[in-house]
Amino acid sequence: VTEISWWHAMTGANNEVVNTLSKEFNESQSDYKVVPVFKGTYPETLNAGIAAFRAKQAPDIIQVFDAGTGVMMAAEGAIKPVADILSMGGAKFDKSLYLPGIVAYYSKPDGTMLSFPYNSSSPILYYNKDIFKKAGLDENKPPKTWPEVWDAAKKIKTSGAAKCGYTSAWLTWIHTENFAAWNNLPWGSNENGIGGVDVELKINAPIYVKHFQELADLAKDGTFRYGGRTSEAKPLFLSGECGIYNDSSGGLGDVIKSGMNYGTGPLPYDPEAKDAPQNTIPGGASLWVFAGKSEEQYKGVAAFFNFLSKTEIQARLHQVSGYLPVTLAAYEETKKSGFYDKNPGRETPIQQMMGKAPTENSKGVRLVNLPQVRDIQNEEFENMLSGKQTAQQALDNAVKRGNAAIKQAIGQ
Ligand SMILES: O=P(O)(O)OC[C@H](O)CO
Repeated sequence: VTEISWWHAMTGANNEVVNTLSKEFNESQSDYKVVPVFKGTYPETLNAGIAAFRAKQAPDIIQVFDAGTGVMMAAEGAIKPVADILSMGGAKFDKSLYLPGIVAYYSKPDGTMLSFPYNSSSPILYYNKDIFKKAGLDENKPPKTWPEVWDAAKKIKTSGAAKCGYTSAWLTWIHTENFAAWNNLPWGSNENGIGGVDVELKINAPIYVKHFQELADLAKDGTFRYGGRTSEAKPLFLSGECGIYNDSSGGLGDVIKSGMNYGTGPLPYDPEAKDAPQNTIPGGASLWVFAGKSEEQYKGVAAFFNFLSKTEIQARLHQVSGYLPVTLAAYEETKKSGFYDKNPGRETPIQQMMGKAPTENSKGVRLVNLPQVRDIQNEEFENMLSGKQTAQQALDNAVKRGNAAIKQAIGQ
């Protein structure tokens, strides 16, 4: 039996999905054994993968978050394109079978698909219906715009329905990158890095400053509570401490498991942005395969990716986790089965991403060092939320330091 190692960053309900899929694949044949290993948060998993590659101990498969896409693309020679691997396994790779926005995001400009889009997501709004009722809010009406979110959060706090009104995972991914795309605003020059590596950040424009100052003001009395840089805010929502929560659609598995009386809604937009809502950009992660492995290992990886692409597997992955179906067939199958009629809101993440043709502001965000640039932003946001600086200062610093880091990373 050839072992295939798979490093990943999935916790809770999504970790169970990883283990179940690996087990099912292993039981479906006797040549290969996929061995999943949890390596920490997304940034930690990426760092572990880079260190292991340098030490010539890279795993076969590594799950890399959206932000690491540019890092992996720049690491030529370190990775083997997934399109090549799939054809090595005997299956002809046909990209028209996959959701177009997602394939484009994980492909080279010439169209070669580089990584396998295992878990693609779109950010949505979650709210606790019991807390809404207690606060005198309509439990069937999730707030649609940011001012509506702030108002609902204040009502939750002042009525005593919960200790905190609002919390959010991923301030970078949701409140800058998707905020930009959804409101059709530039996040950076050069189509946010999709058009070229030389990018100047634009996230200190007045509309971002207004948004972040609102968050900073709401943080003062705890109406907004910050959880952390990735998904650390999730327990604040699951425990009932906060009534409204923004997270990836892939956060749904844990919300369902918690048994809470929850509702969901689309990602809120800014009513002052004239084209909003536009479309969201793909988040989540994809599976990359390291170079330098044996042919037998690549055949095993191909067999596993073919297994993951099966319609029934994709449809189930989408339905239990909230991540997007990667193939069009799985999307069609889910529609036909009546799943979306029975589970209102579950099609929202797909519609948000595919509903409108992307503009130059909303194809995606790509930098050769986006994890580093996100960390710079997070440091500035944290200094803002603890009262050390205003939103204007935080965003000006994030742009200045971010631009310098980008220039350095591309050797300018
Ligand atoms: O929670 P995920 O897996 O959808 O990932 C969210 C962000 O895209 C990570 O950068």
